[in-house]
Amino acid sequence: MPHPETTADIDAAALASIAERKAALRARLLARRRAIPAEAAEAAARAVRDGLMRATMPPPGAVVAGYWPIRGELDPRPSLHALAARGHVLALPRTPPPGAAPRLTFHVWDGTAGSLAPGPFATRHPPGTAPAVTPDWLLVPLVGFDRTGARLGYGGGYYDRCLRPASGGPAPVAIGLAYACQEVGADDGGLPVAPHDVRLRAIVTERTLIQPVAGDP
Ligand SMILES: Nc1nc2c(c(=O)[nH]1)N(C=O)[C@@H](CNc1ccc(C(=O)N[C@@H](CCC(=O)O)C(=O)O)cc1)CN2
Ligand SMILES: Nc1ncnc2c1ncn2[C@@H]1O[C@H](COP(=O)(O)OP(=O)(O)OP(=O)(O)O)[C@@H](O)[C@H]1O
Repeated sequence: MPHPETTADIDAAALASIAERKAALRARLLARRRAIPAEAAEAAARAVRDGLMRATMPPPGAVVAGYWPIRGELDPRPSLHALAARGHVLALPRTPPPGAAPRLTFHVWDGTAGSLAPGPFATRHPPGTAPAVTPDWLLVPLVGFDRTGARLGYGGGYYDRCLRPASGGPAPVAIGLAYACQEVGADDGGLPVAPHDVRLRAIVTERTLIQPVAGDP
């Protein structure tokens, strides 16, 4: 039998090609984000807050997790402060040390910078003593996104893992926050999607609210 090819071989090759395309897109999209001037970034963070508050509200009592912005990410703090003012409990992820399993845990956050400790990869996170919570809603940082709700992060697979909880509990509602320039258009072929990738319920940018239709490929 010449060149027997198993399904596993084909899958491995396809996965490698997806990872390669993601890496190339990541470099392009990160460069675009780095070029955004500070005032434009601040205005965008406020516009995202306004868009989020107008269009997609978590149900009363929902615990909402955000992130502490790094590497020029869209600043979610105006959004998080507005949600706290509406009575939502806020949470932030704690990042495990490099080399440990890439599992995020979420802990209550009082919304102040002073209560945070330095974490891996220049993140800041609540101390391990902060009460752990299971967020109902997650505001997710993005390197890139497309109109189907596919997302691209730094490549660690951290968010993909927590958007699909292993425990069988309900998955959190994931809302991506991003600059409009982080969109990968259909003319670029959209974002490559691997089987582990979990789609976003909505993406809020300074220009638009994108709500992919459930069931879209
Ligand atoms: N603001 C924010 N917080 C977050 C994330 C995030 O994407 N953004 N995470 C999302 O997962 C988790 C932390 N995971 C991260 C994984 C990689 C890198 C990163 O910058 N990687 C660099 C290498 C940095 C280094 O090695 O020192 C890179 O990929 O080039 C950052 C955060 C939880 N907290
Ligand atoms: N649920 C999962 N189970 C097993 N492996 C996973 C899972 N999610 C992601 N991975 C692995 O993690 C690696 C990075 O995935 P990917 O490139 O999609 O990360 P990302 O979405 O860019 O990053 P992040 O989720 O940290 O923002 C891949 O090698 C992938 O195989």
